[in-house]
Formats: sequence, C-alpha cells, structure tokens
Amino acid sequence: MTTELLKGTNLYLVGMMGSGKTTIGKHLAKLLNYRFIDTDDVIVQATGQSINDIFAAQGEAAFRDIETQVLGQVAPYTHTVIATGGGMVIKQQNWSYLQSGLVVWINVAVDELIARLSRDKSRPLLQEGDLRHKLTTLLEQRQARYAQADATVVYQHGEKVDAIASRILDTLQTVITENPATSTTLDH
Ligand SMILES: Nc1ncnc2c1ncn2[C@@H]1O[C@H](COP(=O)(O)OP(=O)(O)O)[C@@H](O)[C@H]1O
Ligand SMILES: O=C(O)C1=C[C@@H](OP(=O)(O)O)[C@@H](O)[C@H](O)C1
Ligand SMILES: [Mg+2]
Repeated sequence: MTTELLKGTNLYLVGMMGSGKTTIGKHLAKLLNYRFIDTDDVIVQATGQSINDIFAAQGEAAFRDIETQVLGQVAPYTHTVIATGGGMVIKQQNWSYLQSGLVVWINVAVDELIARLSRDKSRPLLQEGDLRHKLTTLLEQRQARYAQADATVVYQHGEKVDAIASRILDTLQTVITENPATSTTLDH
C-alpha cells in the first residue's frame, strides 16, 4: 500500500548513532522492494578506509565533506532507502538533498543507545570520554535538526526491527495521505 503511495520517492533515515538506521533501512528496503544504500558504506567503499581511519587521518571536517558528496551522488536515484550517518543532518547544505525524498527520524532514548553502543569501537566520536555525556551532548546539538524530518518514529522498549519498519510505513502512509505533495519523485 505505502509502496504505491511513495511512487519511488526515496526514504532517508536519520537519527543518532545506534538508533538502527542501517539495520532498519535494510529491512525497510526489502519490504518496499527498494534498493538500500548506507552512506557510511559508500564512503568506506569509495575511500578504501574505515570511518575510524578517515576521522583519524583526515579529521571530522574532511569526513563531513565526503559525506555531503556521497549524499549528492545518491540523491538522484529513485526507489531507494538511504541510511545516513547520524551527523548528516548538521549541515544545512545536506537538507537540499534530504528534502528530495522523505526524511524519517528514528528517535531512540539515550539509555537504549548506551546499551547498544557501550562496546562499540566503530564510531570514532564515541571512543573517548563518558558515553552518556557524549550522546547527550550530540543529541542536544542535533535534536532540532532531526525534528525537521517528515516523519518521526519513537522506539518502544524491546521493539523488534520488523515492528519498527512496519510502523515507519504506517506513519509514512499517514504523512502522504495528509499531504500528497510529499511523494512526487516520479510525477515530474
Ligand atoms: N530494534 C532494535 N533492537 C535492538 N537492537 C537494535 C535494534 N535496531 C538496531 N539494533 C542494534 O543497534 C546497533 C546499532 O544499529 P545500527 O543499525 O548500526 O544503527 P545506526 O546505523 O543508526 O548507527 C546494532 O548492534 C544493531 O544490531
Ligand atoms: O553521528 C555521527 O556523527 C556519526 C555517525 C556514524 O553513522 P551511524 O549513525 O550509522 O552510526 C558515522 O557516520 C560516523 O561515525 C559519524
Ligand atoms: Mg549506520
């Protein structure tokens, strides 16, 4: 049902590190018969370096430039679910690309993010200092940007990936039905 309503419009998943963008995005793409792209994966493939290595060797600003380039490269696609990195929403320039599709914020409480990420070594911004403080500070800086999303799904404790994915589709159906102009990719 939502597949027809979307008319090929891309879905961009935004939210904090650990919120499940990559995991849920893959599932969502299967449900919609869409392609799946993770901007971090594209960066790793294109540079031949891990995200940790890029941050260590070139710094965050260089990573953000590559991230914007990658977003610009994938935005012209249709029928694609794009899992973004948690910091994608920061740059205003990125919103011109994000707004070519429908943006979904997966809103997960900091306590749950801590439980998921306490042993994670793949996210350079979380490797030093207190994890709760880092996540809380980042969320404070980003929350208003995440809230610019077209749809928000709040994670319910213990909710499985397939349940969140189908709730995202239900929410999008409501958003599109209430404002049909939101899904227009293939109309022009
Ligand atoms: N609904 C969920 N319940 C429990 N764990 C989850 C859920 N969604 C994702 N995870 C786990 O949380 C971690 C981060 O997920 P990931 O998809 O990489 O998030 P993101 O791409 O937003 O950083 C992974 O270990 C993943 O298995
Ligand atoms: O929030 C961030 O600034 C980042 C999130 C990461 O992606 P995930 O959100 O998929 O973990 C990755 O892009 C990089 O480590 C920076
Ligand atoms: Mg991810």
